[in-house]
Parts: sequence; structure tokens; C-alpha cells
Amino acid sequence: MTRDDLFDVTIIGGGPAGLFSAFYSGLREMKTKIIEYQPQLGGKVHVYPEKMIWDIGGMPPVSGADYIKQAVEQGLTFNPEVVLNEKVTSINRNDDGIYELQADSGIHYSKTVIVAVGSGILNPKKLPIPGSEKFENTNLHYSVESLQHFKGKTVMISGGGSSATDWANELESIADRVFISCRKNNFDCHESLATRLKNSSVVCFFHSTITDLVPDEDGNTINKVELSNHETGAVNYLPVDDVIVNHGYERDTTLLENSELDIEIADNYFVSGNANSESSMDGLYAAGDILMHNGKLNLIAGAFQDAANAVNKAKQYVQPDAEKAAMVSSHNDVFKKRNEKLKKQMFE
Ligand SMILES: Cc1cc2nc3c(=O)[nH]c(=O)nc-3n(C[C@H](O)[C@H](O)[C@H](O)COP(=O)(O)OP(=O)(O)OC[C@H]3O[C@@H](n4cnc5c(N)ncnc54)[C@H](O)[C@@H]3O)c2cc1C
Repeated sequence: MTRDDLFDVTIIGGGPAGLFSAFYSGLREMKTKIIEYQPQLGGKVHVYPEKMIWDIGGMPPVSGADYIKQAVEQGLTFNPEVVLNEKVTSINRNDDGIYELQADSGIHYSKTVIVAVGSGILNPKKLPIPGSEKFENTNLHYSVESLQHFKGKTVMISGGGSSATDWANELESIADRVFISCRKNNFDCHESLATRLKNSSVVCFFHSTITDLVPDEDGNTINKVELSNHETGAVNYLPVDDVIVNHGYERDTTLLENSELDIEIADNYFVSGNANSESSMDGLYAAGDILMHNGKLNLIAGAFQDAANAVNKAKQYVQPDAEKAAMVSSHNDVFKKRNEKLKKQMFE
């Protein structure tokens, strides 16, 4: 990247807030870039692809996976530049007032920035068993993409928190057998989840940890798990078809710590801003879970409002005589051609 690749707005993070920011900044005719660390857009909704989301205004219940599909389609409406697999490590500003985003592949230059990094970069905590990575291509899972994959299988779940117990409950009626192992003597989740689990056919192993994965003959697939009880010292070998691990997430939240700018931070992590999504820095805005202010709504619906506010402020920063807000979409010329096509499809 050179300084000639200067964008009006660069959005860090491609979750719900980043995607709606990209849509809205396209609507406001700004040259837009989204930078996302993960290989795909969608943010932390990827953690719950099969959960149903009911609380997005005007939208019927939608699965996380379908929501992502729609949000990505909307986010890319105006063809923003999308950079995936790219971690922004710090935000600085040069003497000309241009923001410089340091990333793995070099520096991204931008007139304004929207920080939409949610809870930071999430990576699942891995099983601390040497060599376990090779099973990630076969039957060791750190997320549940599809419950149906486990139909008729024997599944071992490791973890005692909300996600692990929720998966165990969901899989009970789909899998043939479900085991769950938990380090403590009780689950660390909402009591209704724990009660449902204890009354189910799921076999719970407390005080227990997976200490080894025994492969089948070809060496690529887990055939048995070695389960050790650290109270009694008992070791069990359980034949399994799949292993699901949910030990929580490692969070990389270093972006703002590394930045030398005077960005006001709340609770050691969040961008302390206002209801217009402004931060303490001119030209730098925040949207979604990373933004904190008095009226903050920590829902996807709240991220949309933050995003539109951030973009409107960015637009005025780049072009001070611009309208304060975009015209509504229902009679906006930007959509004229697209509407003709859509109406044709609808009425044909
Ligand atoms: C299990 C679960 C269920 C939920 N259910 C609902 C629900 O029913 N309804 C609802 O409204 N909300 C729900 N939420 C909350 C909702 O998912 C979040 O509010 C929403 O995802 C926030 O969007 P965001 O874009 O701010 O952040 P995120 O979705 O966290 O996206 C941030 C993105 O930024 C990227 N990123 C972070 N740091 C960097 C960096 N340095 N460089 C590049 N990229 C970076 C991340 O990889 C990520 O993709 C749920 C959350 C969870 C965990």
C-alpha cells in the first residue's frame, strides 16, 4: 500500500457493526475499506451459526448463519475494498492528519477510521495436548457449524460453561450418545441449562479432563479419548466419533493498547465515546460492542445505529458541507437502478 491508496473511511472489523458501516458509507459515497482478521466476514455471530436471532427489528427469526449471509450481502452493496486475514496492530496519525493503520501486510492510509472490533480477536482455547491440531481436519471441533453433522454419533464435549452445556443439550436428541467432561464439580452456566442437562441422557463426568486423544489405525482420526478424574485418579478410555471442545476464547485486545493516539478508553478496553459514535479523536469513530456511551445498546440492533452515526460523522469530517445524514433509502437515487431490477423480479 502507498499513500496514494488513501481511503475516505477504513473500518476495522467485519462483524455486524463493520458490515453495516460499510453499507452506509457506500450509501454516502465514501471510498471504503474493511479490514478483518478472520478469513471471513460476520464477526462473532460465527460463534452461534445455528442459534436463532429474534431481536433484529422487522426481521423474522433468523439463524446466525443466515444473518451473516444477509449482512455480508448488504455490507458489500457498494463494493468496498475488503481485506481479510489481516490484523490491524495499531492506529496512528501522521502530520498531515491522515490515519495510518499498521497491519501485517503494511500500512493502510485513511482520512477517517471506524473501530468496529467488538470484543477483539477471538480464538478458541485449544486442548493442551501435543499433536491434537492434526485432528482438527477430521473429528476434533472447536465450534459447531452444523448440529446435523453429529446425527447418530457418539460425541464427547469438553467444557463446563454455557456454550458447552448448551451444545450438549442440543445434541442430546440428535447424536446417539453424548458425554460431557468438566474440570469442576459443577457446570458454570445458567441453572436452567445445568438442570436440563442433569435430567437428560447426557453422561456427565465431573472433576475430569481429556488427557489424551487416541487415534485410529491411520492416525488421522480420534478413536478414543483418555479421560482422567483428578479426584479419584481413575482413567477411562471412551470410544467416540467426534470431540467438541469449548474451553472459552483467547481474546487479543491489544489494538487500542498499541496505539499511541489519545483515544479515551473505558474499563480498560472500550472506546469511550458518545451517542454519535465519536471518540476523543477527530476523525476516529467507533461502532458496535467496542463503543461505550450512556445510551449504548449491546445488541446487533444497537450496532446499526452506532454504524450510521459513525459514518455520518465521518462524512462530515471528510466533506464539511455534506448533509448531516443520508437521505432515507426508500427514495434515494443511489438505489434507482437496483430497484428497477428488484421490481422486475418481484412483479414478473
Ligand atoms: C452466543 C451469543 C449469542 C448472541 N445472540 C444475540 C442475539 O440474539 N441478538 C443480538 O442482537 N445480539 C446477540 N449477540 C451479540 C452480538 O453477536 C454482538 O452484539 C455483535 O456481534 C457485535 O458486533 P460487532 O461488529 O460490534 O463485533 P463482532 O461481532 O465481535 O465483530 C468484530 C470483528 O472485528 C474483528 N477484529 C477484532 N480485532 C481486529 C483487529 N485488530 N484487526 C482486524 N479485525 C479485528 C474480529 O475478528 C471480528 O470479526 C450474541 C452474542 C453471543 C456471543
